[in-house]
Amino acid sequence: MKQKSWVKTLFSFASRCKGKITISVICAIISVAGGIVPYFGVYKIICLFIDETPTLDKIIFWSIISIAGYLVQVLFYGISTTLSHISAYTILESIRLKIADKLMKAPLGTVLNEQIGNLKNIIVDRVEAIEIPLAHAIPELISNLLLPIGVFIFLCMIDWRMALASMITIPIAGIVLKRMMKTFSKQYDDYMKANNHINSVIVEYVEGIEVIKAFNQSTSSYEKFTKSVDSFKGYTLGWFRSTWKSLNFVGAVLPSTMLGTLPVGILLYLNGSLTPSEFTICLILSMGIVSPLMKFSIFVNDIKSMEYSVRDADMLLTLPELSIKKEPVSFKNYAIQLENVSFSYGRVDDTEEKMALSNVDISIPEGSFSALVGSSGGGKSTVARLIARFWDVNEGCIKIGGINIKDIPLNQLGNTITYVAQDNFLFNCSLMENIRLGKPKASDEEVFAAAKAACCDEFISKLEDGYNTNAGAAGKCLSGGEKQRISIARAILKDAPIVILDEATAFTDPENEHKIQKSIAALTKGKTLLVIAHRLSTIKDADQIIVMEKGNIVSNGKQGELLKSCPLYINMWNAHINSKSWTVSTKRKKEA
Ligand SMILES: Nc1ncnc2c1ncn2[C@@H]1O[C@H](COP(=O)(O)OP(=O)(O)OP(=O)(O)O)[C@@H](O)[C@H]1O
Repeated sequence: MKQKSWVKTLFSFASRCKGKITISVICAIISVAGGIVPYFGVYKIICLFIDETPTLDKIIFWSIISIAGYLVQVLFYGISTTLSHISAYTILESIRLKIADKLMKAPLGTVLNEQIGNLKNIIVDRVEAIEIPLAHAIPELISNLLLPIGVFIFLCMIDWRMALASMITIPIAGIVLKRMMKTFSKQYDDYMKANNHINSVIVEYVEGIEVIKAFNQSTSSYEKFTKSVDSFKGYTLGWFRSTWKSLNFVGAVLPSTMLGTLPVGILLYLNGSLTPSEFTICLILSMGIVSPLMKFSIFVNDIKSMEYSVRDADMLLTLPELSIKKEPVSFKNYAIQLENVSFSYGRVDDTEEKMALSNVDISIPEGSFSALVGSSGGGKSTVARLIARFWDVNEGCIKIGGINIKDIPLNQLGNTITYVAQDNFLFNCSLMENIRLGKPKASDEEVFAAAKAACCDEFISKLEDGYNTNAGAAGKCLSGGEKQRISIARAILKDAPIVILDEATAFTDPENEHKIQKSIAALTKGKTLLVIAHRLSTIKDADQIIVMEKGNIVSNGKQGELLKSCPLYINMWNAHINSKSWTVSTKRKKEA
């Protein structure tokens, strides 16, 4: 398939600043025109001294013209740069907003499967890397390209042979540059791969620092880190070594235009076809041709980096989206129905596609309490995630109140379901705002009431800044159970008719468990409740317990029925009872 042009992608974000970009280009052109005027002024002054009789009036006149040209150049360059910076930041903003929007519309699972380091790298660093070339490209590319062209035309008007002579170093440097550039794309590609690798290894190192410390792996012994830092250094130095000779050669030869203009100029002067003033100005002008061209070459790297950044951003922007309906639906009830649902997370490398769920039928009546239990990897979390539409099912359908969830607008579905996960993410804002996320328009009193119902009020009040304590700072001094109660308070405030609860396996000390159970009771009163259960004692009174194994429903019923008919549940229950008695007997032995 033909790859989409990255320039097209980039400028598709420029619709909000088309006018500014156009004015920036016009100003850059005026600035270049202004930049040529001083050359012309100096030429005229030289002519006055060599060919004519210089008068103060004429010298002042051409000096003023030169200064005016220079001022025009500076002023319009400034306007062009300002506008190009505004445009660049507008484009950056558009790209970031579009990516954020895309992450909301893409299946959550796809987003979560991306490495956080990689996402952060693209949204923050890569997109930022577009700014410098983009903001500088318009004024500087135009001036660095147009100025030499303008000077060349001016040289041609004085003497075309001198104009050609001034170009002598360009083909010589060009041949060397071309040879060097042959491998540039490949080398840049490898450089970006090495860069991405070191980025992800560093993020992994920082994220996993607790484990690394626990297993006493310092930077020197954490082999992956050391290897990737070493290989990145090796790669960049190798690339530098392979190019420095060519780069130095080009840097030395390209500006030496006098290699051409001096001998040709002397010859033309000697045979009388070039006046001394023309000779002098040609020497000056020829020097003005190459220095902008050298600056132009700096952009080659910047533009390549911009291309990579845009392609990376585009990779996120082209993630598949969930089909989204806009028309809100009206629910008759909040019963949940899974009809013949099959689902696979997809292939990992060349492995055979593994079904996480196969032909699953579940019926959860409105206002009932259902529990999913079963062996690890049985598909319990998958059922919960599919109901919340983190992914779309491969086959079958999921209905709420008889309506296929694909026909429910995503924000309406979000308002209908509260999903309380095991890991309770707190945002870097006050505890008050963290709870208020459940209902952004909630009054302070409503937040306090939810916090009380979730048994958070007591420990929050003990914090120095109470509800205004920043959750980022507080997160470090809150226990796992306290964090979970804050997210339950958030869910209580949301007051959605369906609650899906991934029961935490941790935080099982009796006091905390009692408080969490109390807060869960407040959250789930009168709701359609689905619990992914890890402790069977908490779900023994459920209206139905759904037992899952290897992506299938093994059995379904009340605890009493399952204890008579379902061997897997009986085993699980016995294991649960044994673990309880084991805990009790161990405690007793310790106390004795
Ligand atoms: N994000 C994912 N990508 C690929 N495969 C996954 C993903 N999440 C789960 N799976 C696979 O899908 C199957 C069902 O997993 P699921 O998490 O639903 O099981 P579970 O019953 O909730 O297990 P547990 O009790 O251990 O949490 C497992 O084989 C698992 O390896």
